[in-house]
Amino acid sequence: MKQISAAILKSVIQPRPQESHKGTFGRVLVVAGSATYGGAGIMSASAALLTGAGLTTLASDPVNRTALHSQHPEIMFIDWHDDSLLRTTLVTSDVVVIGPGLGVDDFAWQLLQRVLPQLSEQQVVIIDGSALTLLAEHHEIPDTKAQMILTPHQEEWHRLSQLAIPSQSITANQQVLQKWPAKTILVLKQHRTEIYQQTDVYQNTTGVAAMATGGMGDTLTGIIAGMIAQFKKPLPATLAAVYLHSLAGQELARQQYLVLPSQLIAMLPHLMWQYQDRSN
Ligand SMILES: NC(=O)C1=CN([C@@H]2O[C@H](COP(=O)(O)OP(=O)(O)OC[C@H]3O[C@@H](n4cnc5c(N)ncnc54)[C@H](O)[C@@H]3O)[C@@H](O)[C@H]2O)[C@@H](O)CC1
Ligand SMILES: Nc1ncnc2c1ncn2[C@@H]1O[C@H](COP(=O)(O)OP(=O)(O)O)[C@@H](O)[C@H]1O
Ligand SMILES: [Mg+2]
Repeated sequence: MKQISAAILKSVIQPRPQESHKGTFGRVLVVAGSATYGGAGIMSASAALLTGAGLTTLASDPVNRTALHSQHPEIMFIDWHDDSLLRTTLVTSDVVVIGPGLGVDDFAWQLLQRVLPQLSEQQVVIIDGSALTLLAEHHEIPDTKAQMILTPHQEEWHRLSQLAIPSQSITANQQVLQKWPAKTILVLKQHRTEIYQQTDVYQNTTGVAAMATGGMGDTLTGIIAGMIAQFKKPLPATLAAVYLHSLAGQELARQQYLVLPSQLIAMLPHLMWQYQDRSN
């Protein structure tokens, strides 16, 4: 198992080319946030925005529109009942997040089944939260051509893999992952998060208990999306996102007993500036 260090940030986070525009830095679509869990969608989309995605859209229950725009008017909003607008936005997105606060009702399951098959090989989809619980309930590996990144916490992985938490060893996790398409990345969230792709296994070295607050994983999905939208290569971008997320939590916890996801999100542009590649 390889340990992730701060070097991953320097290798992934490049200075922005001056000859550029918002399209240069990628389009992220976040499909998340039911009427009950609206904050999850807002945190995921806000994290993508502040990680630097060029264009970010949230598709969510319409009750969340005003709350989103009171915080970040930069993020576009789609009512997730609007099939035709959702389809148009899906096909033009580089990275799609689906699942944070989606809920597990029939509508959520139908939405998940509509979105995943519409994605192409060029796209990346980050599957999190309720979407993972739904896939576990229906015993399904998704029907999608997009590269998948799964971001379960240990209980969500238990549901999906049938491995109880004490049985989630490296070998057992790799065996389960073999049933998924070859390029699938597993981000198994815990105190020291593990990242799997085929025979590669990485372990995060940052992160503190002050981060154990609802919404912290929703936030990570947006950071992964923002990193991939800009820096493309999914595996290094995911490793950098996991490290950056926990580094931000750790930095804030130097002077705070607990850390809120919204505080962590606000810190991202500063840490990216500090840790970017300065060799050129
Ligand atoms: N403000 C919001 O809108 C929030 C929405 N959320 C959404 O709520 C839905 C349900 O997710 P939850 O994760 O709360 O509920 P789940 O029922 O899926 O899982 C939570 C349970 O798993 C257990 N667990 C075991 N190991 C764990 C680990 N390493 N990390 C975390 N939990 C572990 C915990 O004891 C906890 O009771 C998801 O769609 C999620 O995205 C949550 O993120 C909370 C905040
Ligand atoms: N004690 C801890 N130490 C380090 N990181 C933690 C700790 N508790 C939670 N985290 C991090 O916070 C995130 C929690 O994700 P998740 O449980 O999906 O949250 P939510 O669904 O509430 O948004 C993960 O990235 C996890 O690694
Ligand atoms: Mg979660």
